[in-house]
Amino acid sequence: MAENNKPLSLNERNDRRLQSLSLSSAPEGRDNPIKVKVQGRRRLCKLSSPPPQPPPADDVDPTVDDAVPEIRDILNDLTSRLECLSVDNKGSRRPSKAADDHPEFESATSSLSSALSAAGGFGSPESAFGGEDEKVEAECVDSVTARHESMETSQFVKEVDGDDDCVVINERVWSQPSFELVTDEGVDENVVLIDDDDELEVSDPSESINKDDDGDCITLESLGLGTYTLPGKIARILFPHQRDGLRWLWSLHCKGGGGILGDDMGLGKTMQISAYLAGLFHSCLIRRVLIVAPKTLLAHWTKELSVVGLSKRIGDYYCTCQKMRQRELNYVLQDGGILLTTYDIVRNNSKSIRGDFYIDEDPYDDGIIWDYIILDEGHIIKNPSTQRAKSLLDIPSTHRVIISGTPLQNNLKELWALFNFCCPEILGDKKEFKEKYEYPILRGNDKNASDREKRVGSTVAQKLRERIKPYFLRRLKSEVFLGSDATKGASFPKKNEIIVWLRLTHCQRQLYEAFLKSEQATSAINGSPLAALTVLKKICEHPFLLTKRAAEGVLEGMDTVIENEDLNMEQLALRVANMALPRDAQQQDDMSCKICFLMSLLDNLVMEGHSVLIFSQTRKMLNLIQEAILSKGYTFLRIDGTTKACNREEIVNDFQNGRGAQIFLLTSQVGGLGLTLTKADRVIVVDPAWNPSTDNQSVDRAYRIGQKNDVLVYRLMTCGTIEEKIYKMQIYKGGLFKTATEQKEQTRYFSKSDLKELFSLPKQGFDVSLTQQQLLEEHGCPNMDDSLKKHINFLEEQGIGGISHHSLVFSKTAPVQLMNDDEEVSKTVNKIMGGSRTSSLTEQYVDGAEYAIKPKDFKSSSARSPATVASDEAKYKAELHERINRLCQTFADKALILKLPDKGKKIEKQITELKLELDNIENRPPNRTSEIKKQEVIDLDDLSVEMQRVLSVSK
Ligand SMILES: Nc1ncnc2c1ncn2[C@@H]1O[C@H](COP(=O)(O)OP(=O)(O)OP(=O)(O)O)[C@@H](O)[C@H]1O
Repeated sequence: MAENNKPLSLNERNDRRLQSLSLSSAPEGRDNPIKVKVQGRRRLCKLSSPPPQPPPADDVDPTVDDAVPEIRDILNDLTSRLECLSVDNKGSRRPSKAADDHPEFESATSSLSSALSAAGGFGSPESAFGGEDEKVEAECVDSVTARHESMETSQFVKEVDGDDDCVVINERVWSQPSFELVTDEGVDENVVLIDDDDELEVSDPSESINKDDDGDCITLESLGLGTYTLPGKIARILFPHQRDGLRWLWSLHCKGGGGILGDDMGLGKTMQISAYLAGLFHSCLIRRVLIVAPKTLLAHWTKELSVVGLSKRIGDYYCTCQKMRQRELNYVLQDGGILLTTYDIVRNNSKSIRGDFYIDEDPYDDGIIWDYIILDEGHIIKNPSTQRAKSLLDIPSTHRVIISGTPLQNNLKELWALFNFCCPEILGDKKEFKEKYEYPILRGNDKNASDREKRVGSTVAQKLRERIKPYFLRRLKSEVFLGSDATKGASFPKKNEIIVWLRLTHCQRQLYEAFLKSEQATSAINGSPLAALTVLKKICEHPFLLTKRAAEGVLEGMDTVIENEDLNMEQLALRVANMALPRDAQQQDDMSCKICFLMSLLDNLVMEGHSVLIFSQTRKMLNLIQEAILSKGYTFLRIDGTTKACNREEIVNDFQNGRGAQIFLLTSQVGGLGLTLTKADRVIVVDPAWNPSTDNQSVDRAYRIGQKNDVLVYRLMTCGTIEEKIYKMQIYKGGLFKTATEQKEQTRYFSKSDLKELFSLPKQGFDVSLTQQQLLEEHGCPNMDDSLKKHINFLEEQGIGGISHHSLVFSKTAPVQLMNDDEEVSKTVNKIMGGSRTSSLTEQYVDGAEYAIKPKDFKSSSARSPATVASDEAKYKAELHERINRLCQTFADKALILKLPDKGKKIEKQITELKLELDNIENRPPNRTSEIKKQEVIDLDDLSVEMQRVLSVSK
């Protein structure tokens, strides 16, 4: 399709609008304030001029092409000039309430006027939420002008810094925050502004939670540390698990340190932390907080902080204009407040943030600028040798909290890195940790470990678990919403995840086979396999993704050369793909089974009115999908690494409000992190990631608080290819994988024979997936409602290789004898290591985060009461019943059974065995019930071995 004829996507339209606005704005000179007096502060503070800092790097999708930055640089420059202009006009440190709560206001006016309107935060809350756009704009401009004038003279007049606005504690004067409650629609009229009447402080010397007459206000006490009070108006909007989280955070505060909030994705960690901070500020227990988050999440933070009344305390430290950033930092350093920034900006500005250029004259200050550092998606610093992690470690803070829904992704070293950031004293330095914990645990977990090594490993793992327990909080959605303590009367929708096994197109097969014959592939077995694996993966997605070098490799395998032609990468890839196409193939769609399937699926989903998220690892693949979507005339929204932060929020809002389009294209790296996209009830993961938590993050953009419909997830895999292996590894290793970028680590997981298998043609061909067959034999089909059954029938009619139910992958349980303490600890090792996993029928994840420690439910086996054992047995029996039913249903499907290599013999045998097992349990005398219990953990290695056995039988 010719570029000119394409309708513009919203992103493109936004970019053009911004570009034209930027061109019309003039650049502004910079000044370096030496000595300023800032509103809200009682005396002058000195500020030395920081050296010029490099411009912040965008949080860029790693897949961005090299050619793009040039254009982006120009755009950045223009935007930065616009922002400088706006800042000087803006003058306010507080973000735009009008823009936050009335996105339509922002989009209806020009970017320039919306930048001006940002100053609305400086005006009274009433003016910002009057609901009349014109009035808002006029008041914004007024306050901007006033502010601008006062800033020019660098003599800020204290406007609200009277004694009335301050509370005095220990002779320190801190400004009292004013609270305002805001919802998505603006000010919630049902919510009364928070005032002290809502609070009831109870002086219990021990830490406790106390409630006011309404049963809402939260008051926590600790001897010597003062009283933490969260006003009832905020406490009321929290879910019970979030209030528990608050208590846990306060326990960390009282210990004087930090920890990891590792709740499942979408459980409202941002709100938990925001509410907690609101209480701390409200109780005058802290002055400054640094929040570091990926760029995409800044708007979400601003929104959640505003909901708890902290909007006026936010300093935005993330724009491209250094002058504006510095001003925001100065405000927070002097006034106190929350500095909101990104990882990349911290990396390039750590000295300024650390306060190297700030001289605080407050005699009571202990020299530590920050009371709290909060890292959102904190697993980002899992590698302590990166500059990103180092710069954060360099910033002193009294408390450090990591937030991550996927805190444990790969191994124990990463666990240490995260704890080393937030509470370094508990695990010691790296060397100590290695000797004391990592080494013995790894030895004990080794398949060839001696009994003694296993015992030692188990004991050490238990010690480790006990050590980190108080500092690590993780709850799952299944526990919070589906368990007995379901909150707010909420019934949470279901999530079904299916693997759609696709068959490579003729073109893809030709290329795949040709590449396997190439020198690049054969040498990969003995050398570095990563590049070759990447080529195979690209062929599975779309032949156009091949690079020039890869295409040359493929040509070599095809025994062909293109002579005397200087083709660029895309031309070469196109040429190679065309050579592999059958003669009658006209459509570009025929090149990629993924695009082909995606288009028929979208036809169905769009027609049925579903909103759909489509995730891919690469921008290039998204471009190809975008082209196919445009050719069908569908509208779409898109976010990737090149989408500007200011546009991301608008795009997300458009999607959530149903104003944009039904289809949303996202790169996993950018769109998969932290966003709430609950408008969507269908999620398509186009290409599997090496690190399973990446895919799980994507999926949970839709499956989170706020979701009203059942969610269906499609993970697209190609039969008999590298993708099938990736999926198996996602299952077997449960998150112990390194991402494809970490080449050295990656190769550790492949034995030579594995590699040989990876680089050879699948014996069963490209039409069937052995993994699918194994999973079917193991688990059968789940109980499905009629609409899902109908939909799966539709999918099967699209010429696919088959469907697997990802949600069942880990539901297998088997009875075992009661374990002694060591064995119990051994489970812990497995959990920590990610080598095994628990079984949960409602919700299954393959990420290492699953193995995080849940302090609440950790009990040693000796502490298990007979009632618990009996309830476990009941659960186990129910599971057995369910499995038998599922297998019987599968067995009854004659058409399906005929497709199996053994014609269903194995399933029949399994049904018999399970029935026998059930009989045994039901006929067991009551006093022997304690001898059995549900096996909570299945060792993935064992599962893998078993699957290998099944594989060899079925071959
Ligand atoms: N108490 C609450 N009441 C209503 N909505 C809430 C509440 N807490 C959180 N939410 C909403 O739930 C959604 C998910 O919250 P949030 O994005 O903070 O989750 P998260 O745990 O940080 O997820 P992730 O790990 O994916 O970043 C958001 O839309 C948020 O506004």
